[in-house]
Amino acid sequence: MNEGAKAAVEVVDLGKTYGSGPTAVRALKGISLGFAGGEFAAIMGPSGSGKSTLLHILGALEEPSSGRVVIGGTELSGLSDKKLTLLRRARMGFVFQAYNLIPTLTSEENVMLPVLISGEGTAKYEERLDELFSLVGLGKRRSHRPDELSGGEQQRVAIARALVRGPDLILADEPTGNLDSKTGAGVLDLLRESAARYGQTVVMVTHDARAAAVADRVVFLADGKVVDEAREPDADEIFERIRTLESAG
Ligand SMILES: Nc1ncnc2c1ncn2[C@@H]1O[C@H](COP(=O)(O)OP(=O)(O)OP(=O)(O)O)[C@@H](O)[C@H]1O
Repeated sequence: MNEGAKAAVEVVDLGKTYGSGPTAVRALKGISLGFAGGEFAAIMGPSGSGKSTLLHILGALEEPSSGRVVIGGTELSGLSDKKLTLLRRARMGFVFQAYNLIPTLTSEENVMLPVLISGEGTAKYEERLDELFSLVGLGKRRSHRPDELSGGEQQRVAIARALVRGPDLILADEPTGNLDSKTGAGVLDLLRESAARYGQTVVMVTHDARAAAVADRVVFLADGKVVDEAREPDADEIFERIRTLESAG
């Protein structure tokens, strides 16, 4: 983030404890981070370090136990469920492992779902749809339903759906996990371009050092804390840092 730039997304002293008493798990132990508009950040760390928990809290899908989350100047704590739902719909795009595509709808209808839900007219999206389907390489699959698509193709439909309305914040959980390397590279390009060209903030959890190397910045978590950060690191450097963290755990 530029010096003095206002963070598009900010978390301050974030804590999350699951359960209570002797079986309580402290998944996050005081995380403070800011992500600027147009920044593409990767979150890495050993299994159980709190990556998904952080992503879910950023997406207002889970509440923190302590600390603050501010998205585009709006503090999430205290917002009603209805307001949180509206905020998610208006400003966030999710690329998660469970694609949550509607089985009875075609690819194109699935991608347009956020537009239909928003009540915005569909007309102005015609060009955007062409562009997205061509970017995710599914130009010939627009009228296919999810059960007629491979896992990787479904993943790409979910990505197009997350991007269609140009959300301020894109949250991605292992977005290349299911994809062959060529398609995975295409998805990373798409996320990178969303940040660089459209000023969207992208936060991506990944175990893949090569995927993280496409990001502007990599944040390393271990045991619920931020333990390291790197700007534009290459894959070898990321791989080394992760190996050190994993052997320390
Ligand atoms: N709903 C839950 N109830 C209880 N404990 C949970 C819950 N969700 C996560 N945890 C625990 O919180 C800790 C952090 O989990 P989290 O899923 O955020 O880690 P992660 O870094 O995403 O792991 P992975 O790389 O394996 O997906 C783990 O110890 C996990 O077991």
